[in-house]
Order: sequence, then C-alpha cells, then structure tokens
Amino acid sequence: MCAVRGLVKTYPAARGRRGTPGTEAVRASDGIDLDIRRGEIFGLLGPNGAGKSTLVRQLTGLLRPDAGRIDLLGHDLVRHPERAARLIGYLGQQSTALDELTVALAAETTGRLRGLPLAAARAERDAVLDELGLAPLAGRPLKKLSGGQRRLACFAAALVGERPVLVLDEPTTGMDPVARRAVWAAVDRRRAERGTTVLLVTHNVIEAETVLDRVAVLERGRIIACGTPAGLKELVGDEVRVELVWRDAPPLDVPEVAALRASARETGRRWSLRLRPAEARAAVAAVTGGPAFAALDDFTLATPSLEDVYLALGGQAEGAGGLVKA
Ligand SMILES: Nc1ncnc2c1ncn2[C@@H]1O[C@H](COP(=O)(O)OP(=O)(O)OP(=O)(O)O)[C@@H](O)[C@H]1O
Repeated sequence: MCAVRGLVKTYPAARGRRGTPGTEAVRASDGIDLDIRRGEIFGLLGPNGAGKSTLVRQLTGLLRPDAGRIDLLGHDLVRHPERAARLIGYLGQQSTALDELTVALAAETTGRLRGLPLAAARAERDAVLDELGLAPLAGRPLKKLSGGQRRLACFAAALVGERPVLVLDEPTTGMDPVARRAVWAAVDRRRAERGTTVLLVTHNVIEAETVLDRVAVLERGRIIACGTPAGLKELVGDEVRVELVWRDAPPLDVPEVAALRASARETGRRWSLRLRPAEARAAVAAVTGGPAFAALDDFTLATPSLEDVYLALGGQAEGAGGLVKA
C-alpha cells in the first residue's frame, strides 16, 4: 500500500548573517524504510525535531527527498510528487490558505478542488460539519475562530472529497476533549466504513494508543522501533510502572525512598518509576508500610503504556536498530 525505502533528506547548512550564528546541515531523514498497510491507522511518534514532519512532507509530495523511494498505491511519488494530492487528504501543522474563508466555504472549496461537482461538495460539506459538531460555526471565517476550532475546521476540510489515504500531522493540537473525541471517532469511522488508511503524527502517546494499529518511533531521522502497541510494550518487558505522589517534599530521610529516587522520573510532586515486578512490590511495601506513608498522597501500579515505551526508547536511541519489530 505504502512502501518507503532508503529515504534520505538533508537540510543544507546555512551561513550566519549579521552576528547570528549559522546552522549545521541536518539529516532529517536518515535512511528510512517503512511499510504501511491498507486500512490501518499507523502512528508516527517521536520527540521534537525527530523528523516526523519532514517524512510526512516527502510522503505528501511537498518536499523532494535526496535519495530513496516512496511508492503509494502503485505510484512512484518521488518521480511524480504531483500525484500525491489525488491520493492523500493531508492536514499539515500550519494553517493554510483556507484561513480567509468561512468554515463552510473551506470545506466546500476543498471538495471542489478535489474534483467533486458542486452539489456533491455541498452535501459532503454538510455531512462532515454535522459529524464534527461544526455546523454552528459554519458561517464564521477560520481566522475568527479559536485555535482548536480552526484546527477542527481544517480537519473537516481535509475529509471532504474522500481520499484513500489520510495524513494527519498533530490533528488534535489545541483541541478540547470533545473535539478530540470527534476527530478520533471520524478517523475510526472512515477506516471501518471505507477502508481509509491513516498516517497519524502525534506527540500525544496516551491519546493515540487507543486508535493506533501500528506505530513507528522516529528519532534523529531514523526509525528506532516499529510494531503494534502491544508488541512495542513487550520491548519494555514485564516492567511495572509505579507512580508515587508526595503530599509535600519526598521524605528523603527514609533510606528506601532515597534509594528509589535514583530511578524515578520527577515531575513536581510526582515520581514515575519503571521497575521489575519484585522491585515494584518492595517499593510499594516500603512507601506504604513505614514512616514514608504519612508523606504519601497517592500511588498507582500499572502495566507499561506506549508512553513508557516511548520514554524508554528515547533514552537509548543510539544503535537501537535491533529493537525494530515487524
Ligand atoms: N526548512 C528547514 N531547514 C533546515 N532545517 C530544518 C527545516 N525543517 C526542519 N528542519 C530540521 O530538521 C529536523 C527535523 O525537523 P521536523 O520538523 O521534521 O521534526 P518533527 O519531528 O516534525 O518535530 P516536531 O515534533 O517539533 O514537529 C530538525 O532538526 C529541524 O530543526
């Protein structure tokens, strides 16, 4: 369905001007191989600057790779980047030329640009705006909407004039929970009813976990892991996640607590630890049985999430090629 082979893209170095320092060349795609199957929701995860948007812009024909192949539904998109527009509904990170239009006209215009006759474009427009709860905002120009509303309107436009592939770069940025749910439901419905293939770029690992069939983790232009969410979770083994929330400062005078700190990720009063089951039991016994208990506000034990995988892989990007799973 979509095969990427040996994709390389380097942004050239820029010389500094008027006292500002120059920038070094960045190899934003560093030999990427990827296969996306028909009808799956495929997630692309990775930290800021990992090269997700660069990869997506090459897949959508907006950026020319230095080397490598991209085949989408039998089309060679490196040789014929203009064909991408006929195959892919793309929601990029930046807002678009649609900003001057009303929500309704943005959706209708997208449908017309994609070759729908007027009546069909209007019918699809109305259906999509209803589906996403945007009908009350239909007459409002995009530039007069809030950030989350505008994003939802751009998503709506991307759905009109159906394409076999949807590429969504951080679609839910800035959206409230109701809008987010509407986006995931719309994505899921298109996959279930029309077999649409979806490539989803996201930072929001927890949110994405529920909708993704497979995931690739990108770092510094390379894919360091690829598999189903369940398969990737096996990579962090049988580790258990322990979350401790302290009422105030952690009681570091308790030796067991002081010892745990070394392996804890601290966020304010919260400590997150990934431990072997026996270690987790010992940690919970130590903090709930002894003098530390008075200082404890809350604790949870959980099996690893995709976020744990992401964090675990992120820390060992160098030479982690062996982690790639089919
Ligand atoms: N036009 C450009 N010119 C030079 N360097 C660029 C350009 N666009 C991106 N880069 C660099 O290429 C690397 C990959 O950037 P990219 O935008 O693809 O990352 P990303 O994974 O999408 O990040 P984010 O999650 O922040 O959107 C980064 O180091 C970035 O600084």
